[in-house]
Amino acid sequence: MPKYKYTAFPLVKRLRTVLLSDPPYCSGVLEVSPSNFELYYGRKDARFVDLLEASTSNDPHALEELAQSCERAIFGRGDEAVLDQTYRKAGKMDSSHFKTGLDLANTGLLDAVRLSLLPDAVETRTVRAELYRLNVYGEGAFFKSHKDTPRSQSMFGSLVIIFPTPHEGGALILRHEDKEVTFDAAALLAGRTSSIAYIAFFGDVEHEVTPIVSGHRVTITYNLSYGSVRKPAPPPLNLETLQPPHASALAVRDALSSLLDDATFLPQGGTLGSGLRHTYPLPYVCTRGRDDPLDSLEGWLKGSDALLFRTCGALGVRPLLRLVSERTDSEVMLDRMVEFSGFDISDTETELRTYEGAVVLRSFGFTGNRRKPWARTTARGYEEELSVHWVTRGGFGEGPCSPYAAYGNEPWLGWLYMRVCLIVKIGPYGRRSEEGEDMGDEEGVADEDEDEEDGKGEGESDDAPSDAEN
Ligand SMILES: O=C(O)CCC(=O)C(=O)O
Ligand SMILES: [Fe+2]
Repeated sequence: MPKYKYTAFPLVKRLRTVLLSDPPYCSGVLEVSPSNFELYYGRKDARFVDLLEASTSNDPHALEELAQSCERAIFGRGDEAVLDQTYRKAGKMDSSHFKTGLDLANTGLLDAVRLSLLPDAVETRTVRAELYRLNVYGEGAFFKSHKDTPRSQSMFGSLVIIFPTPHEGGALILRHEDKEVTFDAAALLAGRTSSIAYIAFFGDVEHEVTPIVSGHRVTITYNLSYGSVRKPAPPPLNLETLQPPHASALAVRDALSSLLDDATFLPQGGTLGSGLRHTYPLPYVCTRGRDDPLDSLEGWLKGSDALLFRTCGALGVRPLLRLVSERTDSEVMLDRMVEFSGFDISDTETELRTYEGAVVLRSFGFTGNRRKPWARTTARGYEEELSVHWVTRGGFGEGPCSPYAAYGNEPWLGWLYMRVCLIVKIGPYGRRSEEGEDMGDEEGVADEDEDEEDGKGEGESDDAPSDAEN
C-alpha cells in the first residue's frame, strides 16, 4: 500500500487565511483644498467655523462654540432612544443642522473606498455616501463599542472623516471576528494641517471611540450604500490602494483553484462549507408567506462573501446559500427560512427535520493540524445525510432567528438560531464541476469515533491509504 501523503491542508489554510484576512475596513489620509474645511451650522443663527483655521490656531474658542451648539448624543437601545452618558458622551449634530464644505464626490475618496473594501472584479456598482452627522468630542468624551444601525438594505457600511483639529486620545478601535485594529487619526494627522483622515468599514464591524485626553475631535459620518452600476472607468492615476487579500479577486481565485486542483484534497469529491463573514439585514424574526430573503441575498453579498460566491461560479463549482441550525447537537441545513413562532416545540432538531429539504449534516472543522486536518464538530445525531468540510465556520455575526414556545414544566420562549452559509458540492479530483457524492469516507478526515477505536486518526498514520495514489 502506498504511503499516505496529505498535501492539501496548507491549501485549505491558505484559502481560509485569504478569506479571513484583516478586519474589513480601509483608512488613510487625504490632502484637500481649504474650502473643504468650511463648516456652517445652526438653523436659526447660522454660524461658521473654518476647521483649518481652528486646527492651526491655538485658540479653542471656535471649537468650543461648535461643541456648545451640539445636542448631547442619544443612543439607540432596542426601539428606544436613550441619553446614556455612560455609553456615549459626545456632542452630535444631524445633517439637517450643518453644511460642510467637504466636497466628498470630488476627492476621489469614494473610489478609494470602493477599491479597498469591495471585491474589485465583481462589484460593478458605485459607492454612494449619504451625509449622516457631525460629532464633536471634547475632553473626556467617548463612544463605547457599538455597530451602526443599517438604514436600508443597500447600506453596507460607514465612513468617518476626522478633521485635523488638535486632540490627543480619541482613537477609533475596530473589532470584527476575533481581530482588532486601532486607528489613531490624531497621531496620523499630527503635523499636517490641510489633510483629513478617513476610515470606512462594513456595518457589522464593532467600533468604539476611546476617551479624548485633550483638545477637540471633530468628525463627520456618512452612511455608505451601493449606487448605480458604474461605467467602466479606470481608477484615478494618483490613487494607490493596498487591497487586502479578502477583497482581491485574484487572491481568492488563486487560493480556491489551487485547492480544487490538488489531487489529495477530497479526491472522491465532497462538500465544502464556508460561513458568511458578514451579517445581512435579514428579518430577525422569520415569518411565513413572505418572499424568502435567501432568494435575493446573492445580490447583497458583501466583501469576501460576494467574492467567494462568484469565484466558485467562475471555477465551475456551484455555490448555494443555505441556513444551518446553530446551538443544536447535530446541524440541520435548510434552503429557506423557517418560522417557529406559534408552535409548541419540544425539540428543535426533530422539528427542523420535518421541513421539506432539511438535511442533517456531519460536520468537519478544519484544524490546520498536520496529523489531523479535519475533526468532526457535530455529535453523532440523527441519521446524517451530508458530510460538510468547513473551510471557515462563520457565525460571527448573528444570523436570523425565530422565536418559539417551548415545552417544559414551565412555558418558556425559545429561540432558534441559524447561520447563513455558502455550500459547494465538488466532484472528484479532475472532475470538480460534477457534483460530488454526499456521504463517503473522505481522505484526511479523522473521525472522533474512529480515533477512539484505533487510537489514532487517519492523518496520524503514515500508512493510511490514499485514493489519490491508488
Ligand atoms: O466619531 C467617530 O469616530 C465615530 C462615530 C460613530 O461611530 C457613530 O456616529 O456611529
Ligand atoms: Fe458608529
